[in-house]
Amino acid sequence: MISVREALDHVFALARPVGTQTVALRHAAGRILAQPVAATRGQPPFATSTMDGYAVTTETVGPGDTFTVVGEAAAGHRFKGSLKAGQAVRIFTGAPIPDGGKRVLIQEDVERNGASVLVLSNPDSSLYIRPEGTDFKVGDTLDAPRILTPSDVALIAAMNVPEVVVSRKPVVALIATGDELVLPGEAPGPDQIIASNAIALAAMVEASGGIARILPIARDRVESLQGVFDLAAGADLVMTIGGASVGDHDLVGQVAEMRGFERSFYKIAMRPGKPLMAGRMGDSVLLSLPGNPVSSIVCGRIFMQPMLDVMRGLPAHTPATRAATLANDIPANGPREHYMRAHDIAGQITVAERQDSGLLSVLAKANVLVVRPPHDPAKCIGDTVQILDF
Ligand SMILES: Nc1nc2c(c(=O)[nH]1)N[C@H]1C(S)=C(S)[C@@H](COP(=O)(O)OP(=O)(O)OC[C@H]3O[C@@H](n4cnc5c(N)ncnc54)[C@H](O)[C@@H]3O)O[C@H]1N2
Ligand code: MOO
Repeated sequence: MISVREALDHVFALARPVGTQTVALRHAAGRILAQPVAATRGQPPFATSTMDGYAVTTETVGPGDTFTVVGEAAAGHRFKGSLKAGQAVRIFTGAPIPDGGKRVLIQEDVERNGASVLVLSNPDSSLYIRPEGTDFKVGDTLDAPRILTPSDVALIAAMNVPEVVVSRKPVVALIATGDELVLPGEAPGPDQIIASNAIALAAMVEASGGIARILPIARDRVESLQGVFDLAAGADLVMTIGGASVGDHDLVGQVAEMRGFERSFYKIAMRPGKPLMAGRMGDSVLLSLPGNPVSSIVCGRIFMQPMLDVMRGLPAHTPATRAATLANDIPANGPREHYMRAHDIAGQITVAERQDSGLLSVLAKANVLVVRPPHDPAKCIGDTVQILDF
């Protein structure tokens, strides 16, 4: 058995960036920018007024000064002439500052009488001009890779760049295996249970920027698994669920080998998740998860999500842990790194009493995993533990 750290290194070595595509900016938020974007227009592209008022040629004005209004500048419509001393142009927020304009008197600070404006007492001292290129200049860049936020796409739009090159979404084929499984809503036979894992993993794939394809359930027969593997053709990542252990009906490894599977590892010192297996199968990566519901979802969090990040062109990163304080006692850990289901309330961590890897009701209540090294001694209330957001 290898450690979780070693298994992650194998996973990162298996994962290759899946390439790029060009998308309209409208569909770019949440995607990973694969190439830097350079502004084709500065912002603002000309000096603009930041207030409604009067543009004048002097920075300094005082109470009693008067100006003659010679025209108007609105957003989208500049004043065509040039401004001279003693003149003012009626100006609105966002309008280009006229040639010769040095400041904007806000309309609250003046009194208008016909073509004349009179400065009142205590005028505001700000100039109210946003100089050309204050936000960004032509050629300024937004670096890649980065996950594009709504603010990023606004910035790119303002740069007058209508489409961007992003990482392609990795396609993940999900194959649940087992004669005992039926889909939610179907009528289970007396010895059957409801398949719950693929639906969770599909949600995780989509939350991680991939495209999930849930394939039909493979039965515990070689031909059935072969048939469903055929349906996974073209996926960047194929994930099987169950059938990974050592029982007579655990056929995933056997069938994968018949299809040219090159194994990177099988079995890791992790709880839950011991029978995890990964390797290359043709043009895809195969990640075989244990069938226990908690095991498959925790392995999805620890291995699948970082793998999808690498496939999407992001740097390889180990899931980040942070320190927190225990709110209950926990027993000594065994030989595997344990990812314990727990609840974090304001930094106080209550570890669930029942840690059986079949208990979805416990998992659904957990918002963190407490990560414990192999042979970690027993810990008490108030001790520090490492946690992982979940
Ligand atoms: N003799 C040994 N037995 C087992 C070992 C071992 O080392 N020696 N390891 C145990 C551990 S740890 C795990 S984890 C499980 C994993 O086994 P498999 O990956 O082969 O999974 P299955 O046997 O197919 O299923 C386990 C459990 O999960 C249920 N299951 C399966 N798929 C789904 C699904 N899609 N949705 C919901 N539930 C699912 C299945 O019915 C079983 O109850 O092996 C231990 N055994
Ligand atoms: O490793 Mo299994 O996933 O403990 O239940």
